[in-house]
Amino acid sequence: MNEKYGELLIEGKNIVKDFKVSSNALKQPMMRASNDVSFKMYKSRGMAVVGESGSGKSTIAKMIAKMYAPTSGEILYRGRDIQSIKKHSDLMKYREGVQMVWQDPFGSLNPTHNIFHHIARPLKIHKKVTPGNKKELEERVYDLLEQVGLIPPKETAAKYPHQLSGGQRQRVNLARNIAVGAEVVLADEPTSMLDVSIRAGVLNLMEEMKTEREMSLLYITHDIATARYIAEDLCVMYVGHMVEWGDTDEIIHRPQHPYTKLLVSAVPDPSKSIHTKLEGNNGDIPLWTPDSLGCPFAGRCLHATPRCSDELPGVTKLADNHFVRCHLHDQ
Ligand SMILES: Nc1ncnc2c1ncn2[C@@H]1O[C@H](COP(=O)(O)OP(=O)(O)OP(=O)(O)O)[C@@H](O)[C@H]1O
Repeated sequence: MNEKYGELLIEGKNIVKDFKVSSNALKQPMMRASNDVSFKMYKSRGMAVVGESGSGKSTIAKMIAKMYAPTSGEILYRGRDIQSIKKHSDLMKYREGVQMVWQDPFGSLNPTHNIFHHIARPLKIHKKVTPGNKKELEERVYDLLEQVGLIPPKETAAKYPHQLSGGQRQRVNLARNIAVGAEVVLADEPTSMLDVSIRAGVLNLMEEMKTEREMSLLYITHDIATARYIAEDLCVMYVGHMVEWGDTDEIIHRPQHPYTKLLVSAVPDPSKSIHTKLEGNNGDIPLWTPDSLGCPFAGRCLHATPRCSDELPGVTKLADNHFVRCHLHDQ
């Protein structure tokens, strides 16, 4: 991923994130959920993060959202380390610019308030409308609902979250991102709880937000097929490590890491995803700790050599926008 892609909004630099897993000092007290993770997110461009459960996808989004601080490394927003953002007004600005969309669209909405309230609130908090101007607020809310395909907007605004379908609720969440003028949207499996029949509509809307509103999109998914549809860049994660990343089509058509090959071959049918542990491997998913050595995939890799268990592979550049971490490629 390089500068030719335009305006750089978010940059992750060698991010490490350790979590405490046990208070028992005799046990290994920490696990490493992210290890040396680096990426760049550009305006009007999507980056999909793909991997099995527990690979560290959500941890990356939560660090960008400032819900967790990295143990080491940096996350820059327009060149500024987000850990240095502390002043209330700066934090508000950051939260305005960088927004999260969750897997469960119902969980992000308050069942006791109608849809009007849900859109009006961020508009008021982030001062996107003139205080006290009810007419302007109403027009803005209805306009936003229309923009995300919730029509007729007046009727939708009067409804409560339980009166909408999952897809409609996710559209309300996306309308809130648009309302505050987000330039980065972090979407953590935004369609996995929706009926298959309505997923495409929500993905289309996110694609529009990316292209027409020039948002930068982080799209976390188990589903490599939808990654291809919505994101130019793809990052394949395994046990907290980026194992292969770069151009989405290139990686899907010519996967180079044994784990990516397994992922791609496991999804011959684009309508299937990889929610479960993959078949056809020969080992367990390891618990990674700060003391772990080698390649995290070594125990499952059919090509592993003794070196793979001892030494974490470095990064090999295969093409302008295609990178892999694998000893098969670094000789
Ligand atoms: N707050 C936390 N405290 C301790 N461990 C955590 C915490 N958050 C995440 N982890 C651990 O970090 C690892 C990565 O979790 P993460 O949720 O980022 O994975 P994921 O790839 O998003 O998984 P899923 O697809 O199931 O959401 C897991 O082993 C998880 O148990």
